[in-house]
Amino acid sequence: MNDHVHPVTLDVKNLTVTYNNGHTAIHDVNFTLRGGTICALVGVNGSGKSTLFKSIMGMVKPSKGHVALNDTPVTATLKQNIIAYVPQTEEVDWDFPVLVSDVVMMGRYGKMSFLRIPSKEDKRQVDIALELVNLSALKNRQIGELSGGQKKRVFIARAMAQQGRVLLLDEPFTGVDVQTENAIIDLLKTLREKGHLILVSTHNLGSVPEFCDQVVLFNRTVLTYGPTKTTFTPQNLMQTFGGALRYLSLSGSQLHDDEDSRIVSVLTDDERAAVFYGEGENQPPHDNLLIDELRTK
Ligand SMILES: Nc1ncnc2c1ncn2[C@@H]1O[C@H](COP(=O)(O)OP(=O)(O)OP(=O)(O)O)[C@@H](O)[C@H]1O
Repeated sequence: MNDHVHPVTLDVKNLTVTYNNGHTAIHDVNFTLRGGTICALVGVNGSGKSTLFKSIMGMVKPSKGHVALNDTPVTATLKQNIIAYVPQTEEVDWDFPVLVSDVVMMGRYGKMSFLRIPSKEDKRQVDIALELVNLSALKNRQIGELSGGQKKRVFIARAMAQQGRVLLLDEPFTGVDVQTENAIIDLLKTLREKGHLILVSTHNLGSVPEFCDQVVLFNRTVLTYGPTKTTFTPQNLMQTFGGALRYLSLSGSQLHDDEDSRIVSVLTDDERAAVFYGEGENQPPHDNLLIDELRTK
C-alpha cells in the first residue's frame, strides 16, 4: 500500500447499458483517464452514475461499447483485482452478520486461494487499512451496529486492503461528518500521488475543486469532461443541474434542498442572481435574504 503503483489508463468507449426491463440507463459514454488522477463524476440523481461504476467494474454488461484497462477489456482483468469499488451505502445488506474486520478482509479475497485462509500479510493489510480510516478500535464490531459514516469508512478500508490501482467511490461523502470527509479526501490525495486512478461520484460540489484535478459532468452520457479548472464552470454546472437550479429560483425565501444550495454556492454573485430570478422574471420578495443565506453556506 505504501508503494507507488504502475499507473493504468481507463478507457470508456461508446458505452451503452440497457437493463433487462428495456431501460437504457447510460448511452454512448466516452472518456479516458490515467493513473495519478482524481476525477469527480458529477450529475443529478438517477443520471446513471452507479450504472457507469458497475459497468466499469464489469458487474453490468454493456449492450454496446466497452471498458478497457491499458487496452485490455475490463472483463479480462477482473481476476487481477485492479479495480476496487466503494458502493453506495444503500446497496449493502447491513443485516448480514459480519464483523468489520471480515468486511475489510473481503478486499483480500482476490489474493487468496479458493479456501480463503488469510495469510499473515492479509491480516497485516487489513490492520493497516483499518488504521488508515481510523477504525481499528471497531474491528470486532458487527458492521450493522456502525453509524452511516463508519460503514462508509469500512468499505473504503476494504478498497484499501484490496490495493487496486483504480478506485471507484460512489458518493463516499454522503452521511459523513466534515472531519471524516476531510480525512477521506486526504487519503485520496495520497493515493493519487502514488499513481492510483480515482473516480468519485459526489453531490458535494463545494469540495470538488479542492481535490479533483479532472471532472466528468454526466447525465446518462458525458456532457463534458476535462481538467477541473476549465470544466467545472458555472455554465457547465448549470447545464448539468439546470432543472435543480431553476427549482431554487422559484422557491422564495425558503431553501428546500441542501444539495441545490451547495450547487449554487460555487456560482459567482451575478450568476447566482441570474439563476434565481431567471430572465424576465420578477424578483421574489425575499431575494436578498435568500442570497445572503446562500452566501453563508
Ligand atoms: N437493475 C436495474 N434495472 C433497471 N433499471 C435500473 C437498474 N438499476 C438502475 N436502473 C435505472 O437506471 C437509471 C440510472 O440509475 P443509477 O442508479 O445508475 O443512477 P445514479 O446516477 O447512480 O442515481 P443516484 O445518484 O440516485 O444513486 C435509473 O432510472 C434507475 O431507475
